[in-house]
Amino acid sequence: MADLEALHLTRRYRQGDATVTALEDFTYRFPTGVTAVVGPSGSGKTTLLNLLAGFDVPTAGEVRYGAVRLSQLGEDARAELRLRTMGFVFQQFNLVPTLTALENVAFPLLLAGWPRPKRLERAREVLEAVGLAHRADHLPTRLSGGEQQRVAIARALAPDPPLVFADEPTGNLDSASGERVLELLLRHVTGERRLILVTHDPRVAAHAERVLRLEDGRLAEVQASQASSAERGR
Ligand SMILES: Nc1ncnc2c1ncn2[C@@H]1O[C@H](COP(=O)(O)OP(=O)(O)OP(=O)(O)O)[C@@H](O)[C@H]1O
Repeated sequence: MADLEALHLTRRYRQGDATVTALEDFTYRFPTGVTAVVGPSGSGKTTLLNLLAGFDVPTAGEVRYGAVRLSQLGEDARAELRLRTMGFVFQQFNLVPTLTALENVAFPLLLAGWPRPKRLERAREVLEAVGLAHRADHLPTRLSGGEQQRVAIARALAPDPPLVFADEPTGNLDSASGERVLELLLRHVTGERRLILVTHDPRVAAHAERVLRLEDGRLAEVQASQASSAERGR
C-alpha cells in the first residue's frame, strides 16, 4: 500500500465561545506493521483515527495516502477509498443486529460490488479463520462479546484491506477473549499492511512495533516497542 502520512494535522472544535483543540500539529509517517496510539482520555486518539480514515476533516494540515491528499477528496471519494483500502474494528463491535454473522461479514463485500456467490464464499472463509464457522447463521445477540468482536474482525478483514484501524478493540472483553481478538488482528498484519491500534492497555500496546503517545492533542513521544515482526512470525 501507498505511504500513509499525516502532516501538521490539527483539529479544533468550537464549543460555544470556546475552542477545543483535539489534535495539534500532528506530523508522522506511519510505517507498515503495527502502530499503537496511547494517551490519557481526551488526548486526541479517536480524533486522530477519524482524521486518518477521512471520517472527519482537519482544521489544518493534511493526510496523504501516497499521491492522494485526503482533504482534496469529496465525501463520496473518501467513502470509496475506505471501502477499497480500510477495515475498522471498534470497541462496541458495531455489528448490524438484523444480519447474521455471515451476512455481517459479507456486508462490506456487498458494498464493494462483489457478486453474491463470491462474497458468501469469502465471508465463510474469513469466519472460519476467526473460528466461528459454526456461528455463521447466528444473529449478533446470540453471540458472546468475544464472538461478536471476532465477527467484527472477520468483517474488517474480509476485503483484505492494507490498512486496519482498531479503536480499543479489546476494551469490552475479558482478558482471554481480548488476547484472542488481538491475535487475529495481528495475524493479518503482514507484508505491506498496517494496523493502527488505539488502546489504553499497555499489554495491548506491547504488541505494536511502535507506540505513539498523545498528550493534550500533541504527539508527545514515539517509542519503539520490543515487539518485532520476527516475533509475530512475519
Ligand atoms: N465533536 C466534538 N466536539 C467538541 N469537542 C470534541 C469533539 N470530539 C472530541 N472533542 C474533544 O477533543 C478532545 C480529544 O477527544 P478524543 O475523543 O479524540 O480523545 P481520546 O484520546 O480518544 O479520548 P478517550 O480515550 O476518552 O476515548 C477532548 O477534549 C474531547 O472532549
